[in-house]
Amino acid sequence: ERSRRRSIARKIPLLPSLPGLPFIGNLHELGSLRHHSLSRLSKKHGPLMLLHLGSIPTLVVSSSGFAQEFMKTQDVIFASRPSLKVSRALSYNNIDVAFSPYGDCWRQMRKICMTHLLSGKMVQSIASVRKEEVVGLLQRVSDRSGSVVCLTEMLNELVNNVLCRVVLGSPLGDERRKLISNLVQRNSTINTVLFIEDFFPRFGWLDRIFGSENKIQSHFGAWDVLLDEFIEDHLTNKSNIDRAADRIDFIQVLLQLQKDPNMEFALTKDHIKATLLDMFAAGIDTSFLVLDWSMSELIRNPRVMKKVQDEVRSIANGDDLVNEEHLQNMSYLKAVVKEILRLHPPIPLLLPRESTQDCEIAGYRIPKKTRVIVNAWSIGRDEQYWKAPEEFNPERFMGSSLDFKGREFYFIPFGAGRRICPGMTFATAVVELTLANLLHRFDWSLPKGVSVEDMAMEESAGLVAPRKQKLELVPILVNKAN
Ligand code: HEM
Repeated sequence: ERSRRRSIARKIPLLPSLPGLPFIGNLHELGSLRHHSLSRLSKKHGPLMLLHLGSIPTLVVSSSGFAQEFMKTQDVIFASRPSLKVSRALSYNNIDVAFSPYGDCWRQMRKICMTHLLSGKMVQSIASVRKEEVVGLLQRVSDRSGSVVCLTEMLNELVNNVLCRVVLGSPLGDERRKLISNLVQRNSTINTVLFIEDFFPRFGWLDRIFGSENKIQSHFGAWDVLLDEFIEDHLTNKSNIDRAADRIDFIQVLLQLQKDPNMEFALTKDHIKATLLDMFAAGIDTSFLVLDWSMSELIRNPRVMKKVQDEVRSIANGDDLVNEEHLQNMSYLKAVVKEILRLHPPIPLLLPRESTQDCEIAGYRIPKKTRVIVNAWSIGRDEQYWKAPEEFNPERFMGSSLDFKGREFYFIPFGAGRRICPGMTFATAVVELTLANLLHRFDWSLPKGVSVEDMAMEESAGLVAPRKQKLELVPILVNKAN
């Protein structure tokens, strides 16, 4: 192995980096919507670019072919994550799933996610939670039938409620729910720096953006107190709201695994808290954004709206609620969700990867500890694979087996390879059920005086790509529940 590496080092040239400015390298070229500016840069410099973001060499991948090279052919070398101050602060020193380096800790935590928390079986077993929360949402929207509702907030609340109930086994009071929602939003703001962090120590940007490092610590402290309380409530069983006896929840599963002698290493309370924080942080913003963008695109595209409503209403065929069995046959609805994930991938640059050894790609030597960013947003709009890529056209997925499970590298909203999102099934179950029911029960229009042309579709900057403007629509109740 060592001699292989030596021979790579001897013979193969390094990938030339893009010219940059002293100290900051290419940071000035990033802009606030990084997936857009990196996409523009790649049109000029090609699908594999070596940038220097501050002093960190960062490879930016913008083609399906190279994505496959990094996330399949050489996935094992690029399956680690950089260790960043921000991620360390929010993941109990990288002992969670999302930020832990490739190794034993990640393997065990990932296994816990895949086989216990986010497995197909678990997703099925919480069908009643999804249903109850969707019914709650439909009721809240019904109460406002004919008037303007802030759908963005309602959708956020729905996904937040589902996550809280699945994690804790019981609904949360208003105060704690709001706290979680605020903490999750603040996580996203803080994570904005994931790709450029090393720059901060020198120029104090961290302080300028967030006030001070102490603020990150106190933000993390607020999470820590809350998660401690949740676990304590469980242990002393004094959760203030009834927990259905037949319903398992994440905290319970994790506390049980603590006693499991087959674990490769003992789960500490910090491992449990880090995992719970991951679930809240990774699960809420992402799934709710798919719903928010779906409703936005559907309002802008009445043809698609009518077609998907026709499908949903004919399959639900007079039933009050669309259920998960109905969803199986809603191929157009599923195509709508895929098209949203293509045009608006919630995490447009995925999560950063880092190489754990030297390797060779495209005739160049890629040294160990190179950071890699994959621009899934740009790849989803590559004309080589997508006809009229800017158009919202769910038909492109009809009659095709193309899905988002990381097999086709021109469509990777959930990433691919060893680090692919373990929450895919969990997320799509919530998204499809909610969307189908909103379309089944209501007709939707823009507020009076607002035209489709007035609708702002900009994104705001961050690790995730939410709408810049909240989505306000008018629901009209059409299918009354009996
Ligand atoms: C539509 C919704 C979602 C999208 C688009 C999404 C997308 C992603 C992406 C792009 C990654 C990084 C993959 C990579 O590095 O290749 C990721 C990782 C992850 N996601 Fe999701 N996600 C979603 C929902 C969820 C949900 C609901 C959960 C859990 C409740 C979740 C938990 C995670 C975790 C734990 C990781 C880290 C995996 C690892 O590093 O091994 N995600 N997700």
